[in-house]
Amino acid sequence: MMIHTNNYILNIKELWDDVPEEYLSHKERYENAIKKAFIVLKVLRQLHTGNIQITDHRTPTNVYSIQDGIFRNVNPLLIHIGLFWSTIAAQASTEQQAEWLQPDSSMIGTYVQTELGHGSFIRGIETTATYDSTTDEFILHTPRLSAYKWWPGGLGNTANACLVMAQLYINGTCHGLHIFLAQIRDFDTHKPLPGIKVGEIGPKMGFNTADNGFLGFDNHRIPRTNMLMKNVQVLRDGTYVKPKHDKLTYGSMLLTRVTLISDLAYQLSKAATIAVRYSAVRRQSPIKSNEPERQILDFVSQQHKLFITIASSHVYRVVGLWMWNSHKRVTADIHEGNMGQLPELHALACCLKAISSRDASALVEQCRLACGGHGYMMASNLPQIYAYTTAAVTYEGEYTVLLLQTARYLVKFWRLAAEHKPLPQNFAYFEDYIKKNFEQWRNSPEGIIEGFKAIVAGKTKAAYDTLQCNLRNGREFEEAWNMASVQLTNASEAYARSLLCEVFWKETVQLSTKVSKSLAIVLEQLAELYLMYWALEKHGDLLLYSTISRNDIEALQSRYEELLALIRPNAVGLVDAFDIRDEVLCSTLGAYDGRVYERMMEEASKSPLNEDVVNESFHKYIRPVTMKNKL
Ligand SMILES: CCCCCCCC/C=C\CCCCCCCCCCCCCCCC(=O)SCCNC(=O)CCNC(=O)[C@H](O)C(C)(C)COP(=O)(O)OP(=O)(O)OC[C@H]1O[C@@H](n2cnc3c(N)ncnc32)[C@H](O)[C@@H]1OP(=O)(O)O
Ligand SMILES: Cc1cc2nc3c(=O)[nH]c(=O)nc-3n(C[C@H](O)[C@H](O)[C@H](O)COP(=O)(O)OP(=O)(O)OC[C@H]3O[C@@H](n4cnc5c(N)ncnc54)[C@H](O)[C@@H]3O)c2cc1C
Repeated sequence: MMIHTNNYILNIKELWDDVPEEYLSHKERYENAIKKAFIVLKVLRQLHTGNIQITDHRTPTNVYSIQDGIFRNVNPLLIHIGLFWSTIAAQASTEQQAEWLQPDSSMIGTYVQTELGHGSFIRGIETTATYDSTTDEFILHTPRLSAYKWWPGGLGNTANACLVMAQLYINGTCHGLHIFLAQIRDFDTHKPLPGIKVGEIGPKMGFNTADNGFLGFDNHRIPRTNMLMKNVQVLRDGTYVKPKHDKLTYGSMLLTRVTLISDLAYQLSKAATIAVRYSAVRRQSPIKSNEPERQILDFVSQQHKLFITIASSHVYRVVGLWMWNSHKRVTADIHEGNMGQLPELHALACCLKAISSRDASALVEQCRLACGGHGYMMASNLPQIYAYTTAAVTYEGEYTVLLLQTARYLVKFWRLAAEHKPLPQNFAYFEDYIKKNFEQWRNSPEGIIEGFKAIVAGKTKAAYDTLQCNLRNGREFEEAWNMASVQLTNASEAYARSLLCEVFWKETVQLSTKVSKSLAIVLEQLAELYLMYWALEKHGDLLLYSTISRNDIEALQSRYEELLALIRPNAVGLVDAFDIRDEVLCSTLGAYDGRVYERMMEEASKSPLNEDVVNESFHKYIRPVTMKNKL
């Protein structure tokens, strides 16, 4: 069967709610979401087997975006699709993949790593997998309360299998963290298997349809062949065959961090679409007293809040793709046994995931505030987008923890520079900074990129010097590192910003040669706006570490304001170009037709509190008090 993805999915009636999900209970929300998830899964399976084929240009990523409209929250199968299958595909041996990656598999899985007691410091994970050579099995065990798995999406009710991260023990020796496939519920009855304690963790700020769960094992046995064995093996006699790199087990986290950058770009494009369209409809006060009230989008301060969101969505889309291609390249190298590029990829993924999630949640919140009171309504969809986006600052590697990973990488190169040892080309600017080879400031995108590199060098130097000073004062390295950690995270943040500026500008300039002249002008304006915005935000750092002057900063400010005015006529066109359907945007404020007030009234009429003209609580609670006082 040939289908048009959007029309096909949009026409499946059971996927669309009559009652807004905010009015459902926690349990009803989940049940509604799981019903939809399995309708979608069926479609995906048909796509996979070729029983149905897409006739439009949409890819699975576009199909993924439609799910935002279907669920308004999170698909309970997100981790099953996004992490469970991808981890098996990346870390299971060929034989294991042949057995487990069947399109008609009964397994609904999740990725089970975090515990009540440990999330960031995964070496501290307490779940054990002990090899029993007499039966050729691993025994999974949760030794204490803090070792209970806690958080995995879909674990609460949906999953019947999972990939568990546990400490591997063979003959009393701990070999560290490894991944094991464990069935946790009966495929037919869905009852937890003996020795499994599983449940859901309760309501959260967002992600409420994701049935995040807890899990404990009481000496639960699984076959030896259920350890993921592509990179590392345990043989029948208990021999441990080491991986080529001891962090290959962390590969799924790396991949998800890379993928997330693009997902956050998409969340930003939704928020920008809502806030810009609303700002074109909303009128509030004249600018000159004798004029009619103006669209709030004409207020320059409003443009300042919104155009950076449009630009940032483009930045993260471009950088997300750039990282995706790097990941593909490095993975191919790893297959050939070459691990050389892995540390760099990890360092980039860590700081870019951290900064993209922090930027995205701050900018979504900025869009909400830019919509005034109406942005606070759930029907604007901005609160839900915020709750979804801010979670990404924490999951898949907490913000500070990831920045500190990148700092290790920066400090290594600073040490080389300080010791006058050869540096890779992309860190040659460290040497320039040490030799005080400062370029004359240029008020141009290229000049700003150089300026940001000087900030990275200056901040890495400051952190490194503090670290050395702490060491000289007799501190042990880890303690000295902790004492310097504020400066270390600052250096990482600056590094991420310099990468974002450089990659975005270079890719935009390249793209501009391939599109029409008028489009190229707009794309370059957006890229320049992004660089100017951050140069102004960080002007204090530029004054500290680059050759910028006060006059240069004033000129930057003027150019920035000029760019706001240049982008204004194209603002609505730019968000329309994100091409997000109303059914996906789910917003009274952001719909394409601009019927904001009509839609708000229509949504309000769905409130159960409007079902009765006089709510029964009046007779029960209000009247007895108010009438008694009157008597
Ligand atoms: C209609 C519907 C249709 C649906 C259609 C679907 C189709 C889909 C198609 C497309 C989809 C596209 C969109 C996808 C969008 C995705 C959205 C995803 C939403 C996700 C939802 C939520 C998921 C959340 C999951 C989780 O949170 S899982 C748990 C994550 N946990 C963490 O991240 C823990 C963080 N901690 C750590 O990573 C580690 O503890 C640590 C901090 C790295 C430290 O580790 P450790 O203690 O072992 O390290 P050290 O001994 O200190 O050594 C450090 C050295 O190791 C190096 N290192 C560390 N990690 C790595 C690594 N990963 N790779 C390489 N090297 C690594 C490090 O560099 C150090 O090296 P050194 O040389 O400096 O020593
Ligand atoms: C919505 C959501 C979905 C999730 N889904 C999954 C899932 O599917 N599977 C799964 O396994 N997990 C999942 N998680 C768990 C998630 O990965 C962890 O919450 C995350 O890795 C952070 O760990 P933590 O909660 O232990 O925070 P902590 O590490 O306890 O962090 C608390 C604070 O301590 C600070 N801190 C911790 N260590 C250091 C350090 N070394 N140096 C400096 N500061 C430090 C942090 O910066 C932070 O400020 C999910 C979480 C959320 C919120």
